[in-house]
Amino acid sequence: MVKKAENIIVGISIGDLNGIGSEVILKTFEDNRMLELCTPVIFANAKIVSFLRKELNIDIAIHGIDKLDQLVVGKLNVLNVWREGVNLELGKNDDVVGSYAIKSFVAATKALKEGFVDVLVTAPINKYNVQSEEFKFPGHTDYLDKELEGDALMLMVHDDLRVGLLTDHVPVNEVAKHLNEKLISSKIKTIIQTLKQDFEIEKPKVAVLGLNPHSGDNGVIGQEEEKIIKPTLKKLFEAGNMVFGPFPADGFFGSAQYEKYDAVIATYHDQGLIPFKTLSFGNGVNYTAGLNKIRTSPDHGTAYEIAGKGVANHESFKEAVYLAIDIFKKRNDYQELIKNPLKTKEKQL
Ligand SMILES: NC(=O)C1=CN([C@@H]2O[C@H](COP(=O)(O)OP(=O)(O)OC[C@H]3O[C@@H](n4cnc5c(N)ncnc54)[C@H](O)[C@@H]3O)[C@@H](O)[C@H]2O)C=CC1
Ligand SMILES: NCC(=O)COP(=O)(O)O
Repeated sequence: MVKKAENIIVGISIGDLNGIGSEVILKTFEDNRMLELCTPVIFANAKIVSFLRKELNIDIAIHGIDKLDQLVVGKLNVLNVWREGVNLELGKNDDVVGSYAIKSFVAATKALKEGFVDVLVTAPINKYNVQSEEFKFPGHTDYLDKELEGDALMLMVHDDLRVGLLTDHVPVNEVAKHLNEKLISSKIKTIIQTLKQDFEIEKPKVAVLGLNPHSGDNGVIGQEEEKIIKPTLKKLFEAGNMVFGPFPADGFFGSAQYEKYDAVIATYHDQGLIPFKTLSFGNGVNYTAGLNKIRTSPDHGTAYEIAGKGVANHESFKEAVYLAIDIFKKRNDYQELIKNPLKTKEKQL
């Protein structure tokens, strides 16, 4: 049964407490209508969140809880993941503060895994100061890939623009050696399934970008397209998938060809994220597709230089909450549909 909107529990990890994460979270839920849409729970500490609320002069009541069964509908719940105080200096890159971002994220992921929250929305972390013996991951995506079922795919979403990545947190000088038939096939299958079950697109059309300038120009500027990408796409196409490319990345975005496809697959992080953020910055969402649970986040980072100034734009965080809820509902509908296709067909007649 599909849950009533306000009962969808949105777990939120606080991110770097010295960054703009708390500001965009609090500004999002300052609008009371957001509390009619879902029941949010921030994984942090109620005193710290109240302190930040006052510092930032944001008008919202905080409801502190010690256990998830104390959640109250219609309130901004804050679960006490730790008790002690944390020295904050907004805008400062601090390893101790980074460790609290991870305490929050790990606790929120556990709650997601165990079904205490329905979806997870993460505020940004600083990928450097979170590193420790216990947490050696370049980002949320990589940790979730290990903790949850499925194969994670970083998918940036803004309206009908969806940009997925073949490689995400991989240094540029290692990208080419990661590209092989197995990876490309598996990522493309993940994106097709995601478009069907999470975005209700029955027969998705996917474009794949080349790695090299001009997509290699038939092997003159690099061999990856000829030797790996083209043969893999051919096999996928012949197996009935609407997969096209590889396209030269610059002209593809410059001439707005992306508008003809349900998703675009870039070969590496910046190839996809530069055009994506140029087209949508401030409203885009980072969705971790391919997993058995739903996680979204805003399209920006910790933005230390504006932390505490009250000028952070919260639209992307709000969009991340909307998208997580939307996908949660669409995925439930899809599961119902495939469970009983006959019943659904009868309903349509
Ligand atoms: N999901 C995550 O946890 C992410 C974390 N990061 C991390 O954030 C840190 C900073 O990364 P940067 O590349 O500098 O990206 P950034 O997104 O933090 O900042 C880029 C520029 O956009 C501005 N900006 C960002 N968000 C804004 C907002 N909501 N309102 C107004 N202006 C905003 C910043 O002031 C800066 O000028 C890094 O440690 C990075 O790893 C970056 C992206 C995602
Ligand atoms: N630029 C998006 C990004 O790298 C975010 O990474 P993650 O922390 O969401 O895995």
